[in-house]
Amino acid sequence: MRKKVPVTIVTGFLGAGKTTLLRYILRQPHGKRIAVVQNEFSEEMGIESPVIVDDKGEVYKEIYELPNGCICCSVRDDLVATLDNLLEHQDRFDYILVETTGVADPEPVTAAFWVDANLDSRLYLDGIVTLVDAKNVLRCLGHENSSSPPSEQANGRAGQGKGEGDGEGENVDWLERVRQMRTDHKSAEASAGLEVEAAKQIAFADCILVNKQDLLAESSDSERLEEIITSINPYARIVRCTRSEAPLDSLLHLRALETAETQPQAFMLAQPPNSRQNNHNHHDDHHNHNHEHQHDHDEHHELEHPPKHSHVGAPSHAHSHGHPLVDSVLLTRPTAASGRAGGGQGRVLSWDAVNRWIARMLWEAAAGKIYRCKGIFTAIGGDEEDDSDMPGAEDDDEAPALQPSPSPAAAAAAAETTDVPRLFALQGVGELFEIERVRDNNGSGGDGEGAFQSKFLFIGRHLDREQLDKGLEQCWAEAA
Ligand SMILES: Nc1nc2c(ncn2[C@@H]2O[C@H](COP(=O)(O)OP(=O)(O)OP(=O)(O)O)[C@@H](O)[C@H]2O)c(=O)[nH]1
Repeated sequence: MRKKVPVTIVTGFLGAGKTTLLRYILRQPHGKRIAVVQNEFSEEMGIESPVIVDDKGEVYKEIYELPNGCICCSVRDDLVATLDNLLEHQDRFDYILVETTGVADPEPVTAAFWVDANLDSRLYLDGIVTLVDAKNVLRCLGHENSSSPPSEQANGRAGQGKGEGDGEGENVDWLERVRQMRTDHKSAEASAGLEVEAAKQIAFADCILVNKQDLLAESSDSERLEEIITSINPYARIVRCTRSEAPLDSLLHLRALETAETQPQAFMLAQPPNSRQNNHNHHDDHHNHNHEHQHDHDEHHELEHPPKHSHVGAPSHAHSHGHPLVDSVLLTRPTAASGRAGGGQGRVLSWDAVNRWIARMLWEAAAGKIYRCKGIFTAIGGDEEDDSDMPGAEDDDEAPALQPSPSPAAAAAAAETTDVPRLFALQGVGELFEIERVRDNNGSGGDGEGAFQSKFLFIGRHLDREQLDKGLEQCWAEAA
C-alpha cells in the first residue's frame, strides 16, 4: 500500500498573504515535490490549475477543468475531483498544499478530505495553516479598533490592497471588497457573518501566521492582536512573520512531526495557550480562562511550570476560553498508557464509546455548534488496521507484496491487541470526524509507568462544557 500523501490547507482572509506563503514555501529547500491547488473567489476563474513544483522550481503543469468554481461555496466535489485527478500522478509529488479563497468558510474545504472514502485512503490532512493580516485582522473580526491609525479607519482605507505591500497597486477597503464579492456571489450570507467566518478561519487553525508584522507600528500591537487571536484559538501555534516567511516546521508535517517524535502526547495540543514562543506568560489571564476548578496547572504549562500537585486519578479536568465569536473547551483525562496490557496508571477508554460520543455531540447534542474538534487519546478497541499507511509510517513502497503468514504466537498476540490500549488521534471538522490510529514511537505513550494524558479539544460557539464533560465520562471501557 502506498504511503498517504499529506495535505496542508492554507486559509486566511483576503489579502492576508496566502499566495505569498505558497510562493515562499515552494522556494524553500525542503526537498519535496509539492502539488499546489489554488482557487479564486470567482465562478469564472474556478479552481486554478493545480501545479506541481519541486524544490528546484521545476513545474509540471496539470490542467483540470473545473466547472463550478469556488471550492468553499459550490460543491466540495470539485475539490475532491481535483485531488482525485491529481492523485493519478501521485508518483510526481509527495505533498499537497490547498489554498482556499480569502472568504472561505474552511469547514467544507476541510471536510472534503473525509467525504470521499477513496481520497481518505490516499490523503491525510496534515494541518490547517491560517494567515492573518496583522494590520487588518481586528477589523475583520469586528473589533472596533484595528491597529491601523484612526485616520485610515475613518475613511475606510485601513485595508491593504494587493500590491500595497510591495508598493504596487492601491489601497482598498477589504471589508467593502469582501462584502461586494459576497453580495455578488450566489451563496452570499449576510455580511455580518464575515466576522464569524474570519473567526472560524482562526478557530480551525493548527498554526496561525500573524503576517505583515512590518506594518505594525508597535510591538504592543502584536501582543494585543495575539491576545485576541488566542482568545479564539488558544491551542494553535502562533508565529509572527513578514512576507509569510515562517519556519517550515510550523507549516508542513505538523502532524507527522508531532506524532512520530518521541512524545506523541505532544500532538497538536501541546502548545500552551498563548504559545507564541519566547512570549508566553503563565500568569497572563488575558484570554479569559474560565477554570472549572482549581488545577495543577494544566498540561500546557508543564514544561515551564511543573505541576504543584498531580491530577492523576482526578475524574475530570475541563476549562474553556471565551471570545464573543468562538469558544473552546479542553477536556483531559489520565488514561492507561498505550502498548501495555493492564495499562499502568489511568483508566481505560473505549474506542467505540469515544466514537459514539463524538458522533452524538456533532450530530445531535451539539449539532452545528462545534466547528472543530481534535484529540489524542489512548483506548482499547477500534479497527485492527495495518500500520503501514499511518501518518509517519515508513515508506513501504519497497515492501514485498506478499507477507508470510503470522506464526501462531504472533497471531495470538495480535488477537490480544484489542485489550491493549493504543494511541488514537481525533480530527473533526463540522459534522465530520475521523479517529485514526497514530504511531506511538514511545511505546508507552505516557510518562514512563504513569498514565497518558488524553485530550479532547472542541472549538465552536456556545459550547456546553458540562455536557461535553459528561459525555466523555461515559467513555470508560468498563462503562461502555
Ligand atoms: N507589507 C507587506 N505586504 C505583504 C506581506 N505579505 C504579503 N504582502 C502583500 O499583500 C498583498 C496580498 O498578498 P497575497 O499573498 O496575494 O494575499 P492572499 O491572501 O493570497 O490574497 P487573496 O488571494 O486575495 O485572498 C500582496 O501585495 C503581497 O505582496 C507582508 O508581510 N508585508
